[in-house]
Amino acid sequence: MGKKKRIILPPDSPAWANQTAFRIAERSWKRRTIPAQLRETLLDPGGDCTAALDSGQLRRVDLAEDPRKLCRGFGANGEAATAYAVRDIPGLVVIPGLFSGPAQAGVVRACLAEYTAHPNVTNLDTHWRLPASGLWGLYERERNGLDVDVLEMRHDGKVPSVKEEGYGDVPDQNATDEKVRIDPPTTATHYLKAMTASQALPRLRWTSLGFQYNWSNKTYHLDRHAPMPVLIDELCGAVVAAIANLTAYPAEKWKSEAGIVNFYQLRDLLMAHQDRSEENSEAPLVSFSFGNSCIFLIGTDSRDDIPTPILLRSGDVLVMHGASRRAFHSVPRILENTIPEYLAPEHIDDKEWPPFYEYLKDARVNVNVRQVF
Ligand SMILES: O=C(O)CCC(=O)C(=O)O
Ligand SMILES: [Fe+2]
Repeated sequence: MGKKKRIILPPDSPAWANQTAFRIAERSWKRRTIPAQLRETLLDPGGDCTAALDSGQLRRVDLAEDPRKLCRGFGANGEAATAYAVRDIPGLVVIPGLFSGPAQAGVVRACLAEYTAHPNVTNLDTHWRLPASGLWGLYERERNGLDVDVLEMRHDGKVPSVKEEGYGDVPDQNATDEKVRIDPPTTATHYLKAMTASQALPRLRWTSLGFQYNWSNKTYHLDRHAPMPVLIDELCGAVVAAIANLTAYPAEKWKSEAGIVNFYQLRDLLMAHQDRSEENSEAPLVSFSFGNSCIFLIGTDSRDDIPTPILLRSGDVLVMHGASRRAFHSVPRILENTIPEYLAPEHIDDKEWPPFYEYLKDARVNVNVRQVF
């Protein structure tokens, strides 16, 4: 099969008509080669951001306390935590590099090996019979040549639709800049009746923590509640307390009630959406990034406003509160080969880490936690 020719739309192309400002930005950022002009507009709080500080696009803000002092789970890091506010996105706070390497490894391990187990529900559970202990144990056994169990499809012969399996996104039929596969990338294999754990792992898209999320009607299952992992709760509590001076949301009121762990393969993207399923919009939303960096776009509560592009790196923490809590945001692009060198197995003193690293080097893991009520 011949490779699809890439067509880059000129800025004055009529094909841009009827596209929202957000959609245009998303399309531009998801290109494999990001034009230099666009790249210059990227805010990089975890890298060189002197120009953005000089222009006032980013502003250093004081934290009430260093979150690492409030929770050991972030790991020991030499420098004091720095936090930034983004001029055009009121209420957005980025604390880059808050996690140490070993602490990042600990959270990623838990996301893959623990949080995908029963009673947490993953995207795979909809159509595949997973063991109650989750996918990872099965994957490791297969990886170590012990046995190859197959996961069976729940509904014999029923072909799941993309919408059911994924984030609720549909493939972008009109993508003209490049053929980008949207979640899940391997639709053809849904026709399989069974698959092995190593086939299933790249198809893992999300797992839910706390109140389980119903993707079809975008509400929480109040009768289905998995315990919020203690580690995640402690990390979030520390972040909320550390930024209480900025949000005016007291740490005592915070409850980590629901969370989503997003697993992105390099070609995955998460399209523009607002997180509106939570009754409580006063409480901040806390989000952690691990693995490869991504382009994170965030705008206002209208798709007609041009979003601000932010580079999120492994170990960064992002908080959405105030106006930004209900703003449209998306992840149009995961940047390949951007996993930090310090996460390589030789730098992590954990003999169980290599298979997790192998997974993470072609992935991004995001944990985001909300208070629902
Ligand atoms: O992956 C991210 O950084 C964002 C995820 C997100 O927006 C969501 O799960 O609602
Ligand atoms: Fe979101």
